[in-house]
Amino acid sequence: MASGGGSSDAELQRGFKTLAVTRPDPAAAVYEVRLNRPAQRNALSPEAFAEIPRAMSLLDRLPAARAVVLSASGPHFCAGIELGGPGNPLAAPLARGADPAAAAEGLRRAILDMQAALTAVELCRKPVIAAVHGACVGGGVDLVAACDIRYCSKDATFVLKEVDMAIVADLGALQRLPGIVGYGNVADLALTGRRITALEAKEIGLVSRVFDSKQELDAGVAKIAKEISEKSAWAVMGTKAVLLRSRDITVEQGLEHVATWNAGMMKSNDLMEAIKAFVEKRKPVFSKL
Ligand SMILES: CC/C=C\C=C\CC(=O)SCCNC(=O)CCNC(=O)[C@H](O)C(C)(C)COP(=O)(O)OP(=O)(O)OC[C@H]1O[C@@H](n2cnc3c(N)ncnc32)[C@H](O)[C@@H]1OP(=O)(O)O
Repeated sequence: MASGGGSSDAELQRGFKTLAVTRPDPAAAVYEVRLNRPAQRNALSPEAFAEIPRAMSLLDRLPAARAVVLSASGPHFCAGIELGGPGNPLAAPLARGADPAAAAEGLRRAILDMQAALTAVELCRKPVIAAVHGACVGGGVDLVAACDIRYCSKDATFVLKEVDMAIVADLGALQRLPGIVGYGNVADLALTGRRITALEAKEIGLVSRVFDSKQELDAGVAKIAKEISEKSAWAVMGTKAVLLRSRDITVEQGLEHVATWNAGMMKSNDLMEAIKAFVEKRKPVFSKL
């Protein structure tokens, strides 16, 4: 991949109000996107919905980013959509009440835009690892459902609260979670609106690992992200692309897709290097993006 669009660390730091986008360890090709409105418990405002896709798109194009960690500042991961006042992303379309059709179309557009903001996590070709601590509510669950890997600390809780807000969850949880935790578990969470602990989240497969504390979560996730970032970027991005595509098509179509993918990508220098390193009994050094 060419340096692609000229994204730089300076550009990444600049201009984000609801997120902190950083490269915590200069020796690792790992970037962190941190939800950064701790006083509001990282509730998702219209600004956050604008910044999340911008950050994901920048990291997608940034050669130095080979894995992304999605974390949060403060006592909780995310309090869901910002409720109340003009900060509610649906406030403006809801206020366009004079013509019900205009209000409905405005709401539909606003919901589609918010969905697209979270889908940007999936569209980022680099793997995105969610590191969840404290409460993860409503839209926060939609957000982590769009990540590739989910880890949490023991204090984490998860709740699909929309049913108790008298709405249908509409930002991806109902579409993405069945493939992650199974239909029955999503139906249980979405219809009851009950809060589950980290241990139950692990039991149903919502998270794949639980760390004892936030500190251990941060250290553990940084280590895993670094390990992923040191693998062949073509293999890592290809695995994400093939997994996501295979989720939405038949097994037969998925096998066809991966055959075509590998027919092109097996010409990579990284494969030759992996074989050479195996023969020479050393760690492979893969190409930069
Ligand atoms: C029209 C759109 C309709 C529905 C959309 C649904 C999608 C969803 O996301 S549903 C889920 C909505 N979210 C919630 O119901 C969560 C509400 N928050 C909480 O349950 C708690 O705040 C907490 C996350 C468990 C954290 O508890 P605690 O640490 O005790 O903090 P608090 O004192 O409750 O809050 C501190 C501060 O943050 C403000 N805040 C919290 N959540 C939100 C939010 N979602 N939107 C806006 N603001 C929020 C809270 O009001 C406090 O503000 P102060 O100014 O300090 O009072």
